[in-house]
Amino acid sequence: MSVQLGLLDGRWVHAVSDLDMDLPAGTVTLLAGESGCGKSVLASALIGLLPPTARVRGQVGLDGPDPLDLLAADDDVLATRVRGRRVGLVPQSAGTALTPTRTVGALLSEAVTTLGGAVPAADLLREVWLDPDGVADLYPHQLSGGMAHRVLLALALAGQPDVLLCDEPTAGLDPENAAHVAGLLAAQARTGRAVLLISHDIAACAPVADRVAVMVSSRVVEVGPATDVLDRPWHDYPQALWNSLPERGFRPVPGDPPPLTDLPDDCAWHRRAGGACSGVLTLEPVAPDHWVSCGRGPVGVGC
Ligand SMILES: Nc1ncnc2c1ncn2[C@@H]1O[C@H](COP(=O)(O)OP(=O)(O)OP(=O)(O)O)[C@@H](O)[C@H]1O
Ligand code: NI
Repeated sequence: MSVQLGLLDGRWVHAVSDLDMDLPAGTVTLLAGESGCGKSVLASALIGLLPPTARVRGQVGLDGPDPLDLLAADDDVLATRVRGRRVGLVPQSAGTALTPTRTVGALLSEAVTTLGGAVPAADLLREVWLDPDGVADLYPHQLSGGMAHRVLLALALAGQPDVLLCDEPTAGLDPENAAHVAGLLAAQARTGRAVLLISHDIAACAPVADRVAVMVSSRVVEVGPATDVLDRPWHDYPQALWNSLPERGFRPVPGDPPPLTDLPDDCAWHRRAGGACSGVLTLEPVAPDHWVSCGRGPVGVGC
């Protein structure tokens, strides 16, 4: 799949380029990458919420008893059969996603009714480790950050979706609450859902990730088993990204990302950072369930 977004001046933002990966049921896939590389646009494409200015190419297959190509589905199909029902979204900001004048209980009950969900609002709250007696009557402004993120997750679960897309679900939370929310997402994967966890909060999210995908300048350059990609990445961008984390040395990622309106046809990362590039921009298998583009071998080994 490729996604380009049109700008008023006629230029195109190349937000997602030649994406080719799976989100297996029953697993948490952590998607990491620096700000602006295209992670949220990717999630919007998966839930059929791209802006009207978007130009998309390719296909996104949703498996199951009622298989569907999300990119080919029309708005009516997306609205009545996909969004919330088969693909749920935990949005980035609790502040803008929760209607301020409705209680948590009312918001959840409405979502369950609209989506024809089988699980009552109180049980959804219990599923995200909130006590319905204490929380259902609260208004969004009365929730702590951690509670608000859990309410967003409960809302995303109202239609019992097969796929759960979570955009920075631990943003603004302290480490304990962040780990708590990450644990909830892992619990959802264990019920059989495919969870895509978009996050900069590697410390909180890595422990629950089964797989890790790393994106730079609109391209996923490596995807594979979490421990391999986190500890022994083959591609030098994931290594540079991990090295930039406070807990892993705080060394800045070299160079500046090129504007997505002006990406080169060849590898934007190796142009920016230097180093040898194999020139192969598609993901190639290097080990079971481990895919790498233009990388040069397990960079972390021996370090
Ligand atoms: N509606 C839009 N029209 C034009 N460009 C857009 C639109 N939405 C996003 N973009 C651009 O697409 C690119 C990717 O944005 P995206 O939000 O996906 O990044 P991200 O990786 O999620 O960043 P962050 O980690 O900061 O959330 C950015 O250059 C952004 O400015
Ligand atoms: Ni390269």
